[in-house]
Amino acid sequence: MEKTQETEADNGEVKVETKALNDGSLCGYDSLHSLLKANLKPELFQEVNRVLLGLNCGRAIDNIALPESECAKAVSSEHDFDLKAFCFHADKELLRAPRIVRVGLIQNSIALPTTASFLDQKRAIYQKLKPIIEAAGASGVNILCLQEAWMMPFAFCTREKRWCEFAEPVDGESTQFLQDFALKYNMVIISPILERDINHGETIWNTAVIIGNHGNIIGKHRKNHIPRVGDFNESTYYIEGNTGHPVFETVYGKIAVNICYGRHHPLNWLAFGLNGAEIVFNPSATVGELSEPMWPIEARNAAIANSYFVGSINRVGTETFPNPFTSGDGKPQHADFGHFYGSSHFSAPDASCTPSLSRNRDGLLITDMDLNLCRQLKDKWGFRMTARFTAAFGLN
Ligand SMILES: NC(=O)NCCC(=O)O
Repeated sequence: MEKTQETEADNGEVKVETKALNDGSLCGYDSLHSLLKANLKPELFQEVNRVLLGLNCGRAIDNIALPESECAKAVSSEHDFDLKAFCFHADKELLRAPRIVRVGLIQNSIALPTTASFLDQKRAIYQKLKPIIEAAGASGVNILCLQEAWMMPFAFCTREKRWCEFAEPVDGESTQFLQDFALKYNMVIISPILERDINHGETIWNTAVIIGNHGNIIGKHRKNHIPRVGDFNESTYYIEGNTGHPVFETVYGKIAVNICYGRHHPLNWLAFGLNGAEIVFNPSATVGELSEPMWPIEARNAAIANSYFVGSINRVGTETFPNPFTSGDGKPQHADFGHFYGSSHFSAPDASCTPSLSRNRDGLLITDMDLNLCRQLKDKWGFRMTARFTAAFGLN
């Protein structure tokens, strides 16, 4: 990572210096959005923003001030996490009331080095997340989604089986930890974990647990597509999920979860849409070198093509493991994946999207969305109506 700085010498000559940065920032800026904002004239930034982020109901995405989250702001300063809040509107309908839900995404780095005891690592992640979840709850978030395998380091690069110890049943410790918040704040929580299915041969899965707003377990979804790319050696630990493409009916709307690498599979997104999802969450763990140019495109395309909202979440930071490993590409062994670049954001069915959370800090993104927008876009573009699924898949 590099930052260029212009300095003017005594003779008036402008010298451009390039300084290497190793903090996960983009040349010293915490996101592409802030880099552009700081470096473009306001009228240019407005045009760039219009094209990059799109327009929602004819105007730039609104920031929202959350009066109830004054305390969230204080908590975010105290615990040093990024806090951003936006709003997607829909057109006013004459026969249907708006269906506005407040949705939150949390991204975070691990709390202790991977050399700490497993128990300490787990407890420290809970301690780290507690104030962020509380801030979401206090801000009136209705549906909250955490990042992929949030309750452990993303150790699947190592291929070492000892990390399996972190796996828990769907009703295990991390679910119990979150159930209290769900109940306290009347909040649906999506909790992506490493699952151990105690009742079926103690098998391991990459699973999202859907916790209802009464603290009940609504269901689970197991990751459909398991990566075998670069250091993502996840198939050493679990295989392709067996839960299909479930859509969960919650009190706030119909939601689904497309876990990480599933975002590269358009048919995966399609199936959640065909099953009626209004918001699809994509809890992820991915690194800059591998996927950053794909990140803002795939989710946004899914939202457009399937007329639903997408919430994309990525981990933050660099996780270094005790023993080096190789990627099977002839390159030298190393002990980390590279930088998880955060950049969590929402995409809407009208092709607009929010600015991202920071590339290098923990964060909470809160966004209000009127779910009426999904049907309005179906009516406008007619993708569902004009699709020719039977012809495309050779079905009768
Ligand atoms: N966790 C995971 O599936 N990562 C794969 C890498 C990617 O899809 O960008």
